[in-house]
Order: sequence, then structure tokens, then C-alpha cells
Amino acid sequence: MANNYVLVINPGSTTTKISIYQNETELAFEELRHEAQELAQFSRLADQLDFRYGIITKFLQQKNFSGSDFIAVVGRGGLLRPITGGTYRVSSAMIIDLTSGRYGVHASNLGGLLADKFAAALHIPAYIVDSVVTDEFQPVAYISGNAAIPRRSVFHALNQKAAARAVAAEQGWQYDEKNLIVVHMGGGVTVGAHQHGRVVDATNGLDGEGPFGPNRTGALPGLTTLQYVSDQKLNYADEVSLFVGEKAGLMSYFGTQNLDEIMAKVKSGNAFAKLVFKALAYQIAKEIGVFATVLTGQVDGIVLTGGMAFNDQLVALIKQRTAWIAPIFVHPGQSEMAALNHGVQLVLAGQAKAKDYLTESQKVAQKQAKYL
Ligand SMILES: Nc1ncnc2c1ncn2[C@@H]1O[C@H](COP(=O)(O)OP(=O)(O)O)[C@@H](O)[C@H]1O
Ligand SMILES: CCCC(=O)OP(=O)(O)O
Repeated sequence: MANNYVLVINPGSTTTKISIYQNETELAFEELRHEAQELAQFSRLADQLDFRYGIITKFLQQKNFSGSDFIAVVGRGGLLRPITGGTYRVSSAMIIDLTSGRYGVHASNLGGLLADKFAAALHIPAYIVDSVVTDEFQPVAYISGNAAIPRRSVFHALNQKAAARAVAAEQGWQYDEKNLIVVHMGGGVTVGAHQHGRVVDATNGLDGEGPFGPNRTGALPGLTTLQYVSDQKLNYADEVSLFVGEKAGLMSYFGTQNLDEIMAKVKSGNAFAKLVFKALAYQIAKEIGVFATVLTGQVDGIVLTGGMAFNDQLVALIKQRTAWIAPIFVHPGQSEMAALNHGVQLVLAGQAKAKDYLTESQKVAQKQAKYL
């Protein structure tokens, strides 16, 4: 007899997070950290599927959960065609796009794929919620400055929205009546302008925009980067994506993306580590300033979230430069597991309808076609 449990799977670039929910109650949670060397054994992202599936299966066995306990599985939504936010049934078109990497390669692609694999084994439905390609951009945000290259919405939509809603609730605000700048500081860092509940612009966390992060480049000097790629004869499919993601950011300077290890260098007086750490805070603060202009200075709050928001020194440095803009709310870690589960519970309770991937992507494509 099913226990009405929902299995929540959240693959990030540095972690696999797993939760079991019954209604809105989290019964179990596990965060498995992956060191870069551990993942380096897999040459392609798709090769990590069985490895991460095995870890999750082991977790379920250790906690004595049985397959028949579950009524649904939900994974973090990855790089798909641009779509609206919400809960989606994992479909065959989605599986093809996530597997091929046609819209980009990132650990979040494994969310839908892992959910699909568990759904097939347990005979239950699979969903994704608020994918990283959730697109609520205002028209002007699509323009990059070169007609050949439109901007696209790729950010930590799930956690940015969940953290913004949590802060709004704590303050007694309605999320869709306020203007917030939300900064997710994870393996990659993204900054979003949440205008009355719509993310009208956000830095692209994968293509090289905004601040750098533990394993991700931010904006790079364009021509110099193209020259480097050409000089080094970097191949796009493997080497270029590693150059801007996975091996970039703090990883490129120190060979580690673990902030605690970098803080140990800072504390031991390593001048270069101090400089790069200051630059991390500087770039994040600078982008918050940029996004204050997106909201024409009408900013009700700045929300700092993600794993790096646990680092008090980083938060203090960001505050020093940005506290004049708006009150700062620190919401460390992630609310992604609760948000993934909530999206599925709404569908299971009949309070929301699961969206269809191809239908929604066509809607967004029609909206974009007006401007691009
Ligand atoms: N409790 C913590 N204290 C300090 N730094 C942390 C903490 N948790 C995570 N980090 C750092 O945050 C970064 C990863 O953020 P996280 O949001 O966990 O990653 P992901 O994007 O993979 O989910 C890493 O640099 C990690 O070292
Ligand atoms: C912006 C895409 C999502 C992302 O960067 O996630 P991680 O920080 O988990 O790598």
C-alpha cells in the first residue's frame, strides 16, 4: 500500500540532494557532496546518470523506504527550450532535449532524467518544477547587442522564487506586490530582478554573464575569450563548456570549488586568496547595483541565498557595498526541495494542472518571436 510519499531529486553541480515528502512534511533529507575529482571520472554528463541513480537507491534502502511507498517523483528541471514556470509532466520530448544537451549541458539536466528512471521502475508519474529555463523576461532583456545572439533566461529559478516567497512571507508581504533582487550563490551565481512576482531579467548562470562562482565563470572579456578559445583550439562540446563551467570561477584559481578550503587559505594570510575572495563579493555586489537599475531603483529588498550565503564574511562584504540600495535578507542554503515537492502536491491535490512541455515552449517561442 502506497504511503503517499513523493521522492524529490535535486542534482546540482556540486551535490545530489534527495528528500522524501509526505504531503508538505519532509520525512528525510540527504545532501551528498561531490568533489570535482569524483565527477571527473565521467567524461559526459549523461554518464553520471547511473552513478547518481545508484546513490539515491542506496539512500532509499538505508532509510528503509520501499518502492511501493511512493506516488510520484520530481526532479530539478534542467536546460530545456524556454518555458513558463510551474509543474510539468516529464515527457519523451523533454527526455530527448535533456539527454542530447541541445539547450546546454548542466547537472540540472539529470533531474528530469533521474525522475524518469525512478518513475519507470516504480510505475509512478515523474515531474519537474520551475526549470532553470523558466522565462519571464521583459522584451528589452532579450537584446544582447549582437543580432546573432539573443539573451536567454537561465538561472536558479526554483530557489530564487522559493527564497523570495519565503522572505516575502516572513515580512508579511505579497511576493507579487514587491520588487526584489534575488542572488543565488551556489556552484554558479545568478542575480534576478523579481518585479511583482515576475523575473523580468536575470544573469545567465551558464553562458557567462554576471558574477563568477565557485565553479562558473561570470562575464568574461568577449574578444579575448574568443581569441583564447581559438588559440587553444578548444572544442565546443567538451572543452569550451568546461572552460566556462565546472573548471571556471574559484575552481580555475585554486583547483577547488569548496569555499571552506578557500577560506582556510584566506585565514592563513594567502594574499591571492584574499584578493579573489574580495573579487567574488565585489562582482556580486556590482551586479546587485546593475539589477537595481533594472527595477528603476524601486527595490523593496535584496535576498541572498544558496550555499555561499552561509559564509558570513562573504555576506558582510556584499552588504558593505549594497546596503544603501534596500534591506538585505539572508536566506542561506536552498528551499528547492520544499519547492519541488510543493509543485507536485498542488498537482496531486488538483489545485494546479501539470503543464505540457511542447505546448508551453511554443507559447514562449511565440512571445520571443515578436522581439527577436
Ligand atoms: N554551510 C556552508 N558554509 C560555507 N560554504 C558553503 C556551505 N554550503 C555550501 N557552501 C559553498 O557553497 C558552494 C555551493 O553552493 P550550493 O548551493 O550548495 O551548490 P549547488 O549549486 O551545487 O547546489 C560551494 O562553494 C560550497 O563550498
Ligand atoms: C543557472 C543554472 C543552474 C546552476 O548554475 O546551478 P548550480 O549552481 O547548482 O550549478
